[in-house]
Amino acid sequence: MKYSAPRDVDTNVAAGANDAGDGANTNNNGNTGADVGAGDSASTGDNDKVVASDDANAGADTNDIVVGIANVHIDDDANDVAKANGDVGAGVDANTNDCASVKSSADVDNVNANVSVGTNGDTNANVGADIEEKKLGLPSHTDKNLLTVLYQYEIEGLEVLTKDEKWIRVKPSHNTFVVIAGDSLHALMNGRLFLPFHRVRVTEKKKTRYSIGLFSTPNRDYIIEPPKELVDEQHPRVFKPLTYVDLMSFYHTEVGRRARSTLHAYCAVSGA
Ligand SMILES: O=C(O)CCC(=O)C(=O)O
Ligand SMILES: [Fe+2]
Repeated sequence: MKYSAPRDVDTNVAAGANDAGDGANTNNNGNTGADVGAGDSASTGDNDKVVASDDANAGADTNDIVVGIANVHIDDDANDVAKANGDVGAGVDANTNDCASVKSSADVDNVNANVSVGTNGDTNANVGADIEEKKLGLPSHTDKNLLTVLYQYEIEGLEVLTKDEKWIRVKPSHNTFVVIAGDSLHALMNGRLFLPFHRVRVTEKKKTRYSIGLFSTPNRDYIIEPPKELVDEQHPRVFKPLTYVDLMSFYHTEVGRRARSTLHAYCAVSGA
């Protein structure tokens, strides 16, 4: 999400371009959103049904928990209410049954306290620091939080890198949300949930693109480490324990910003 700088920031710089994935919590990516607060829910609509499709998961390893991104389609005449309430268990359950054991862990139930919502508007101009970046609304990145729910309003731009390294463009649709796993959830799942790189590339020259994001983040002091059920001989520990706050602090260092993957640069177990 991006793109128009917040009112108090130099408008020639895309404030969001280097701060992707922070959500509104850090308030430095141009989001105009506010924290919804612990335990709050953002319903996607009354009496709507959420259907997760796995189109974006081509090439996923079936031994792992595969779904790092889902298209969530709201079907007007169904009865389930979809909640994007930042509950890790709920978010993961929607994607795969493999996570039932994870949900049963008391620790995991406590991960999440904050859900923030951001809205963004963007024109195609003045985005990014160099020419290549100008073609992009937002460079390739992973979100740092747990789960992001994205909605594009009419103008497309969101692209997601699949496991077989192909960029797919997500078409906006009035009843489709995209759910993206972030670094924190990837670490919590011991790397067994696909962590999708994504970017925004705005090609529409004349119109402003708007998107809205719902960012769930872990409690600031919560130590993110996988439940024992997700660590075994075939799946050794991939990341050292971390907190979201420390990950974000690292991200704001020069090394952190340069790293292709903030999470891996910060706390990957060597040799894993
Ligand atoms: O605007 C979008 O569709 C995506 C934004 C995004 O990736 C982010 O804010 O992290
Ligand atoms: Fe993102």
